[in-house]
Amino acid sequence: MTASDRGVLPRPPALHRWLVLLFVSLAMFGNYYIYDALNPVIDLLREQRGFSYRQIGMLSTAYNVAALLVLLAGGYIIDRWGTKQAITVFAVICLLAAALTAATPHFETILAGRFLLGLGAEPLIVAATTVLAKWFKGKELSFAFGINLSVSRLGSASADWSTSFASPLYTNWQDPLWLATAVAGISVSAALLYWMMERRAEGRFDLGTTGKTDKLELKGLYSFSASYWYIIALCVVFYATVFPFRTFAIDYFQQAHGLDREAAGILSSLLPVAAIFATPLFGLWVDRVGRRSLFMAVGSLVMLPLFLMVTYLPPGPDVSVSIPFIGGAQVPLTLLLVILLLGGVFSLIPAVMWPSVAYIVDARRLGSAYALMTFCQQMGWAVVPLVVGVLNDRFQAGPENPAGYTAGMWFYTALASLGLLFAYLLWRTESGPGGHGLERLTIRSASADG
Ligand SMILES: C[C@H](NC(=O)[C@@H](N)CCCCN)C(=O)O
Repeated sequence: MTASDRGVLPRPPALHRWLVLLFVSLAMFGNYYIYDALNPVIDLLREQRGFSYRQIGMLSTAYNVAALLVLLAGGYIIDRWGTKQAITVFAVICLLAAALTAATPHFETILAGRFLLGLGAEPLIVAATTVLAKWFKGKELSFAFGINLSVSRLGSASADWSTSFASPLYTNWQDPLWLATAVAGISVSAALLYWMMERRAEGRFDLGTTGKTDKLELKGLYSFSASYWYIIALCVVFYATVFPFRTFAIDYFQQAHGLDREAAGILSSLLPVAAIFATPLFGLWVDRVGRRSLFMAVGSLVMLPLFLMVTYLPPGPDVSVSIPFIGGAQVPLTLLLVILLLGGVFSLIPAVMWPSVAYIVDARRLGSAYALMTFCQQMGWAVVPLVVGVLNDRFQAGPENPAGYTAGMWFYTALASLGLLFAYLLWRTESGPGGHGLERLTIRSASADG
């Protein structure tokens, strides 16, 4: 579309926008499913393939290393190819990655599969965000982002639930990963449907321009404020704690707490399930009351004792948890409480943290600010699974020695305490004269300001 078409053509009608949201969200559903499909087969990879925890950690890290490489070019590729090609190509890469991960029993091939997944999955997220910005700008953009993230989390939860609805597959490590490959087919189909929609819309509707996509521009980083860097630091330690904990959680519940795979899967799924519902609600709440840095500090404080609670507190009585259409399980009360609290934190902090950047960074540099944030997030997230894997091996963690997992839990706790420190520093800065309005600005104050 030429610049002169804009303003002449109408904006896309609501039905088209919601169909776009449906297709993009389905693509993201598959993306998150494939990533999390590895978690429930960790015990099988250890038993049937003899993998160490360090090797499991390397499978996780390979994804991040690839993501770090591709994120440097992700925005450029999307700008050059256009969103419809980019989203489809990245979805196809995810499909190939899922197939490669399932195809052979060799560690190197599985590692290559996870590396390839990092090359496809992270830029697919950037492309999906760009598509939403294109179609929803000036409309229900935040709501569309929220729905998209909730459907993505449903993908994570579904991978955990596969231990119940696809339990016959879990006699070997490979079949659940072939199922993930089939789910990747949903992503590719959804991306192709989006391609057709965008092609039909070209020349009929004004899809606007999204400006520059999230390119990483290193020049001028020094001019970001202290508040921005505190948010980056919190983002790094927060995701470096939660994502690796999720990677190992099903195996940990099985080995250290004696849960069977179905129960461990259902328990682990409560983390993304809580986030599906609570993230948009926290977003709405914070938009009304402000206090963003205080909320991040409270979330960090709640997270601090959780890893020590699962380690040292008695398990308590078993309670029933049931997920409609999936199944039910008996799980120890302490584990249930910890996962629900972590689910609350996993909803609160992302709901507040990502939008907060928009308040403290100039709009013209928002793309670079988010790209840098994702880049730093990947670096922290790359290191931690490896460290936890090495600690689990070093302390011979396993069903005969549940205490072997304790060092890893202390490591998560150390990261969580750093998170609390950064959140506190952010709150202190934002409560003073150098604040950017994170504490103050609400929907009401914004409309009063005109
Ligand atoms: C919004 C945020 N997304 C990310 O952090 C992505 N860079 C990586 C997600 C990968 C999930 N398997 C989130 O999910 O909170």
